[in-house]
Amino acid sequence: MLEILEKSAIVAGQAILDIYGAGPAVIYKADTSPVTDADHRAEHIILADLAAAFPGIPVVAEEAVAAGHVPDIAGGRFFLVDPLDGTKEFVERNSHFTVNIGLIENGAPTAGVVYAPALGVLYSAAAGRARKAIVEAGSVAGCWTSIGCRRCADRPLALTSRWHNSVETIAYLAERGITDYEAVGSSLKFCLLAEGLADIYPRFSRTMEWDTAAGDAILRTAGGETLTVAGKPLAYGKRNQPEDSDFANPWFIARGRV
Ligand SMILES: Nc1ncnc2c1ncn2[C@@H]1O[C@H](COP(=O)(O)O)[C@@H](OP(=O)(O)O)[C@H]1O
Ligand SMILES: [Mg+2]
Repeated sequence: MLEILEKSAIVAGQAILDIYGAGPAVIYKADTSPVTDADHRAEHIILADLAAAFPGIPVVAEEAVAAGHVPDIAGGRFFLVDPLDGTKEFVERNSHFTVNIGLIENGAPTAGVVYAPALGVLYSAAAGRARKAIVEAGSVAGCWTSIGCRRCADRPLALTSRWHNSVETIAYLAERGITDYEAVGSSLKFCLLAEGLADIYPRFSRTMEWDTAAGDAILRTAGGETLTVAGKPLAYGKRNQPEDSDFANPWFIARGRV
């Protein structure tokens, strides 16, 4: 399965880069977040690939949900797709934007692919193995590298959102005496934790399940964890529960090895 997801993310990423080069048309959704022709084009590619390869697995995709298309996920196994996470970064021409495909099984992210097309970096994870590769000219160049979280450094490095940081996040870091932090866009934050390049990513502002599923799968496979403020693993497919009207995540703390 993973190779199909990786290939689809690379092709979607190429379509995004074509639009990036040409200058995207931007419109704003009801929640004031931006969406571009690149989001739609990339999602179209991924949905076609998933439907062809895995016709029995429902897909929850950001733009389809925005258009009112929500599949039945009661079976407990489904894909979460964010075709272009970090749309604000993309619009502002910062390279921190990613293509995300995550697999959820019984509420947990078990496989995922995150591709940063402007950086040419692909991360993926499944079946206990997390890895990274460089992508050139539409395919993996050279060898895959296995990745894993580091044990928390004496002076931990935190990651925060570039556009959606919050006073609660800053207070959380201050309370723990964490003074080193870096602002990074999109799901790349999970991947940097998974690579052992940072220690903690507290997210005390809004995210959706498709923003986090793929990166979270990579982080967990690499030895890290994503916990709610109550200390429980972040759960997916919450729309199944009556109190959850959409696919919004609660606040969470993602981290490497403690
Ligand atoms: N006020 C806001 N406006 C837009 N997106 C927001 C938002 N608050 C949170 N988000 C979410 O934050 C994601 C980007 O993550 P980050 O802040 O870590 O870069 C967005 O994903 P999209 O870019 O796919 O819409 C979106 O789902
Ligand atoms: Mg997103």
